[in-house]
Amino acid sequence: MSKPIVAIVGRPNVGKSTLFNKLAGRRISIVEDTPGVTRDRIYAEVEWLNKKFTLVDTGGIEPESEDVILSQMRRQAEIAIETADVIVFMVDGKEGITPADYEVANMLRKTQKPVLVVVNKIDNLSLEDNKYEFYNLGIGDVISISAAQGLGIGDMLDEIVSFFNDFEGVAEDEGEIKVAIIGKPNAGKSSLLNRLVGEERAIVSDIPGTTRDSIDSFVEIGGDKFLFIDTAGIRKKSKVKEEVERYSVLRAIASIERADVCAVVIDATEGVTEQDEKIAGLAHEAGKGVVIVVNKWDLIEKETNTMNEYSERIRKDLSFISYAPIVFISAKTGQRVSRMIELIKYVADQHAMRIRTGALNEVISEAVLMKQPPIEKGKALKIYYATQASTKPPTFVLFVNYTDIVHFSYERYLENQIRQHFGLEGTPIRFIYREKKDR
Ligand SMILES: Nc1nc2c(ncn2[C@@H]2O[C@H](COP(=O)(O)OP(=O)(O)OP(=O)(O)O)[C@@H](O)[C@H]2O)c(=O)[nH]1
Ligand SMILES: Nc1nc2c(ncn2[C@@H]2O[C@H](COP(=O)(O)OP(=O)(O)OP(=O)(O)O)[C@@H](O)[C@H]2O)c(=O)[nH]1
Repeated sequence: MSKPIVAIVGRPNVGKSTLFNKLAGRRISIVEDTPGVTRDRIYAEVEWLNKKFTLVDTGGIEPESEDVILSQMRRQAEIAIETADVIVFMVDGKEGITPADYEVANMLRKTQKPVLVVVNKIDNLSLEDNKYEFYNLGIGDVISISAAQGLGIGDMLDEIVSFFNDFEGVAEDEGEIKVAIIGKPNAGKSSLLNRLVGEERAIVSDIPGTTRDSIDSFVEIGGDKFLFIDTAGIRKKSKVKEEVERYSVLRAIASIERADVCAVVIDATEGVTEQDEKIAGLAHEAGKGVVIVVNKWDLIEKETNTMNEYSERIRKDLSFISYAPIVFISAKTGQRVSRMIELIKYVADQHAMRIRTGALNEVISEAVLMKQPPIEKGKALKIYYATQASTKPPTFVLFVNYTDIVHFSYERYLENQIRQHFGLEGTPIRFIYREKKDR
């Protein structure tokens, strides 16, 4: 099952950031050369009772007036309803219910999704009774916490993860390749999806997503089944640039989670922008297969070397996904769209690849022979044994003498050696180190 998404909605100042910071303490470490992604506090990976989920913060813009707050709250709630599996509605237990709270409650009441009302700033027992008035909102369970004091957080997490069981049983996997078409606004995602769905007569159905209010499209192409995860832009457009970008990132996170392969759509007329880097970085970090799709190629003036030069520039700008194939398409004319599909299929296979332990160890021993690990902290790294622990993405466990002296550049070297032998094109690969005691 894909990782559930939990969205926090709430007025400014109710304490969303405070809670976020409390929970985000144990963020999964980020590959250091992935740009952009880490610095924004838009989402965090949280684990509780062995259950992992992605927490997203739908707020974040400083509003000046009461009606701006209201319109923003509406949008936050919309986003949460569209993208989340569980919605946490945070309110201020010191201030009590406000008109904006009622407004949001009215919206959230219409969703089928579980909503948990979290009353914050209940810093001590004498304030506990403040929570009862929030039952008047008429949505879901009400639970009190103090984000600042760290009170009630465990109970809140218990409640949140208890909702996950509701959709754990949903059978999403029918052997189809799950594809997220992601990219910044206006890159041509909908056009591409329409072409894919429109051209092929073999669509099974447009079914509303089983766990989210999204529309997924099943398409059968040349005997292969694809599920294109709905990535339509947030329906109502905002004029605030930061807001547009924030929501497109949230949107991407939601679809990436469910995908095997991400088609990162770049607008050829604009080249790689910072937001493209960010979105590609999300796919990389999530361990998904990636195909870089340069769209609107019909609009580019071409000379003999245009495509190569363009590729080189992309390789520079998106160096952290150097493993991803690039394809130049036009969603408008259909040029190379079928090539793109072939690549997606190919990358999906690579992403799911299992390498035999014997072959893996041969390649690693050979790599070590050709180039010894550097001495770190006066110690020499020894790699005893390696095995593939999981697929999607391929993840290798290396048994070593000391886990704290594995140097980033040596890991890079091993990664390259493995790729040279086994391909693994289009997929990130991961290493886990285990210390072997009997040195
Ligand atoms: N007493 C008390 N104060 C809190 C608690 N949690 C947060 N605060 C305070 O409430 C204020 C707002 O907290 P933030 O976490 O910034 O609120 P926010 O909802 O993220 O606000 P925006 O970023 O504007 O959306 C800060 O002064 C916090 O110190 C709490 O549990 N108890
Ligand atoms: N010339 C040309 N125009 C394209 C192509 N693909 C999309 N467009 C145009 O680019 C604009 C944006 O396309 P959309 O498909 O709406 O882009 P999107 O990425 O879904 O945008 P959001 O919904 O905002 O995220 C539209 O005017 C399309 O007609 C293409 O391959 N060539």
